[in-house]
Amino acid sequence: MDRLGRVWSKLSIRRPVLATTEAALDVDETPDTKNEVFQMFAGTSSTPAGAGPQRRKSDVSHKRVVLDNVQNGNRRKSGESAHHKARLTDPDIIRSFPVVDVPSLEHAATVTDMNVPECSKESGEDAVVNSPRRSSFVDRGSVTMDSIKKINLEDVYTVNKQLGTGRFGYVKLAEHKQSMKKIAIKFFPRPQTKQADFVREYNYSVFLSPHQNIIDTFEGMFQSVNDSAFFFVQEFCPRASLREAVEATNQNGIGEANAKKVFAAVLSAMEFMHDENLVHRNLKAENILIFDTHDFSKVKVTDFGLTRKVDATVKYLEYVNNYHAPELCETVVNEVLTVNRSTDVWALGIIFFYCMKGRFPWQKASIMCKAYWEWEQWLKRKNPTLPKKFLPFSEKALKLFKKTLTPRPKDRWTAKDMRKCIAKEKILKNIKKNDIYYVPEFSKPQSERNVEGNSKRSTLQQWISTTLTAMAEISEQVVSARDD
Ligand SMILES: Nc1ncnc2c1ncn2[C@@H]1O[C@H](COP(=O)(O)OP(=O)(O)OP(=O)(O)O)[C@@H](O)[C@H]1O
Repeated sequence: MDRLGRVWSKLSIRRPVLATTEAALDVDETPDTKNEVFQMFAGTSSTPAGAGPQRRKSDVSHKRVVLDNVQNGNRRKSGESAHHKARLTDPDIIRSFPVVDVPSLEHAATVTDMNVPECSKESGEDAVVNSPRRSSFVDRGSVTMDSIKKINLEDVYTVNKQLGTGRFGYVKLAEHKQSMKKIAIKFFPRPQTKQADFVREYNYSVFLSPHQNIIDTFEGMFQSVNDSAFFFVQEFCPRASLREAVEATNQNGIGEANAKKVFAAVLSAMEFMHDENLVHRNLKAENILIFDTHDFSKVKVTDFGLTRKVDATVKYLEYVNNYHAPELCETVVNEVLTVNRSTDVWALGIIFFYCMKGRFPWQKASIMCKAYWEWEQWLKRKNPTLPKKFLPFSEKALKLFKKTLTPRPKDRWTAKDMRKCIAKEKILKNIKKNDIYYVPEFSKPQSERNVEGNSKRSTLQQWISTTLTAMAEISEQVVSARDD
């Protein structure tokens, strides 16, 4: 079994879907027989469920997505297969379809097939854009061979408030009319969004969905009837992004125990992606969704719009943000870059600092930024004084920062190294009471919020009253001395 095969066996799922993804164009991992594919999804996988740290989600919806992808691939290459028919008639599998299911969309008023371009080339951000229209289905390079369906959104969903917005689109909360389940719809406005970019993001999102710390994406690519947007459907995160969770702590950070929980989840997802030769390229607190802000027990990574294969070449189109590694900060727009896991590792280091301290270590990883320059000077031993903001961290945590926030990409740790370090080691020098029993500010009643701020205020008040008392005593003594 090859290395990737082992990863998939850890997930207790085989990886036939890879045969149709960008990530595996060079590897033919299609199961030997169609029967194997069918057995696998009927629950006869050789690896026991739950094995390994990256246990596969039990959510049956993934079976459906992956199964459909595999079978669509087979079917569309070789006509309607016996196993496709078997799937449609197998009661267990049919029962396993979630209620929020794409087939319901077939009932939409208008459903029109759209061509899907090939999205297998990785020679640049624009490489896929101008590929000619092909037949209705993609040959290779896409998880799904499905077409984009035109639907009347209002027929199927009640669209509610906006959940978030980004550079590429916006996410809205919606209710699936038939099942009354809440879901999130990610919209990509047209004509700004190229069809190839939309298809690629959808494919990566579906492909990565089986991991328990990656957002679930439901099957189906859609386009609104008025041609205003492409969209796909994801599970809804009812709480907050990590950004909101950290911002709500008034720059205190979410505490060591919670940061460890968040990181165990995020690193597991990143290890999975990196083992599949994929780089997220847009890791940031906004793209980490917290499903339970009280105990941080369910955390998922989202937004695979910039995800690319390792070693792919892409044009740099970004604006610099807090999470960018120095090599990206030095890059000029349109410069060609080679995609590397180490940029994700840098971003993970920044996110870890942000979770612990409630603020970023620097605005930009450039020596023009004093805070970064000080860190780099210390790393290079040009200045023996550790920047003050790193003082609370333990030796092991400092090692983690040295090995992730290091300017040379080759010197950076892997996600796996980070996971091991964070799982075993203590992060802060002294355990603060707040770390153990930390309750995020936004989940407390208004009256109890900002306890730390209150205690700081009361300390200040004590200091002022002591000083005033002392001054009053001194002035009394001065007056009585003068009277004498
Ligand atoms: N499934 C979801 N449930 C709830 N909120 C979500 C969900 N998906 C995304 N969001 C919110 O919407 C915001 C934007 O989503 P997303 O990052 O996918 O958009 P984007 O246009 O790709 O953004 P970016 O500029 O980071 O590339 C997220 O930061 C998050 O707060």
